[in-house]
Amino acid sequence: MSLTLLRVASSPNLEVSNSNGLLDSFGVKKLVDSSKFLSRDFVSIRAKKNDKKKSRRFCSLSTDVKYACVGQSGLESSSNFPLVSNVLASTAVGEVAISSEQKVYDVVLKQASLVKRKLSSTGELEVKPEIVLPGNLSLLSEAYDRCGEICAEYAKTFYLGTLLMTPERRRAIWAIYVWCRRTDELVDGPNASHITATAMDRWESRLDELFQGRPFDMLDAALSDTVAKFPVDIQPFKDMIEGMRMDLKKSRYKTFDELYLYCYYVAGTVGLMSVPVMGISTLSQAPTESVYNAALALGIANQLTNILRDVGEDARRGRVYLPQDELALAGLSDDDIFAGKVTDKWRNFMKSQIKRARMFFDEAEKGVTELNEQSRWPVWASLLLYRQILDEIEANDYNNFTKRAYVSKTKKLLSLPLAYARSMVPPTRKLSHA
Ligand SMILES: CC(C)=CCC/C(C)=C/CC/C(C)=C/CC/C(C)=C/[C@@H]1[C@@H](COP(=O)(O)OP(=O)(O)O)[C@]1(C)CC/C=C(\C)CC/C=C(\C)CCC=C(C)C
Repeated sequence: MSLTLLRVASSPNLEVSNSNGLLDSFGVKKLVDSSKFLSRDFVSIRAKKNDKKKSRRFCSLSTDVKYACVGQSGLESSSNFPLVSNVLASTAVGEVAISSEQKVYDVVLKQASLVKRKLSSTGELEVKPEIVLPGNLSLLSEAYDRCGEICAEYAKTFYLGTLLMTPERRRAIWAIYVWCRRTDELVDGPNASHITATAMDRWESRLDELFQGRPFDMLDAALSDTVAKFPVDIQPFKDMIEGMRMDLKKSRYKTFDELYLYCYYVAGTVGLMSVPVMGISTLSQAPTESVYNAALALGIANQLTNILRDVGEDARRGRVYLPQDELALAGLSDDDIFAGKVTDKWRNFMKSQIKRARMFFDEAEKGVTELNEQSRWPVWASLLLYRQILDEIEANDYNNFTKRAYVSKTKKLLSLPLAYARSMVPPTRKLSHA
């Protein structure tokens, strides 16, 4: 989504903090009594100017799609590109290395089967009713309201889109949104320099606890309730934390396979977390895995777009989120990126990267229609808005070193009715053979 785009205006960053400072919230205090974790001011999220960071029929994007676009002239030039087998790549010592895509696909299958199991036992995804304990209900709804407020503040259009969803779904999406944003803030927020591996481990323990019904604070309590009600697996959440760990350690990506894994960790995971809540249309006849693949593809497409938009900004932080082997193949190196000159080599390289990102968007589009009707609009809106950033990079003549590609408010507003029209299209029914 453009989380930014959906913010419509350029958005501030969030800092996860509590009254005792950021690190306390991950560390020393382990569990707190319920009145404390639900207290509104125990954890606050405050705004700050954003420092932007950043399927074989598998993720339905086959190796061909992932790699074929990276030659000089597009699809036909895959032969001069280092093709990493999607399925299994043999290493020099004869061991079998599993590609990132395969690793990710295993998570997709697990998440899809979780939802399928639920569906086959109940017919429809049944949302468990709230456990009503005197006093707790209002605290829980306060926790969800706070998540909604945060969402409204930082992703306004997206927030408006969630209002079309049922109250249970909308609140659950807010809770997931807030957890993702707080996780991202650990490595991308103002306190990022204080974040250690131990702090990340503590954040992960907190996640384990909240999945077991023992939330640490009020925002965790909302997510704890969400994961108890919807068939959401913990793996994508853990994987997002893994992606943030990766971001702390790594500033270069040798191949697209490595970059793909990073994109899955920090963004593809969001798709996998969201689908069980958004729901799949009762009219959909698509295999559940294919909907998850599309969700994964949207996360990857968004992250690739984010990376392409922020090349200059990331370089100024010493980071290059571009496959080193593809840069070399295009006759480019880190030095060219730090120099920030738009040359023909750079333009050609960017063309191939944009083409790949668009392929992931195309793949994602196939799945949006399969979602529950009330969930489609925010997803279409986010897809159309973020996708347009790629057009803007082109319009800037590929100068992503000193110009930030952004979609104007007018274009954003014009996209919203289009997103609405697309969200009205029902899933295509399979032709029945008499
Ligand atoms: C409707 C909708 C889009 C729902 C998702 C709501 C949700 C839970 C969002 C959480 C996003 C978040 C805070 C992620 C943390 C990591 C991160 C920052 C990822 C980057 C997002 C852009 O964020 P940022 O604010 O930094 O952007 P700007 O720099 O300001 O532009 C990412 C690039 C990726 C976010 C990934 C998604 C939103 C995945 C969306 C996929 C789905 C909702 C699945 C849809 C289903 C089908 C079948 C297609």
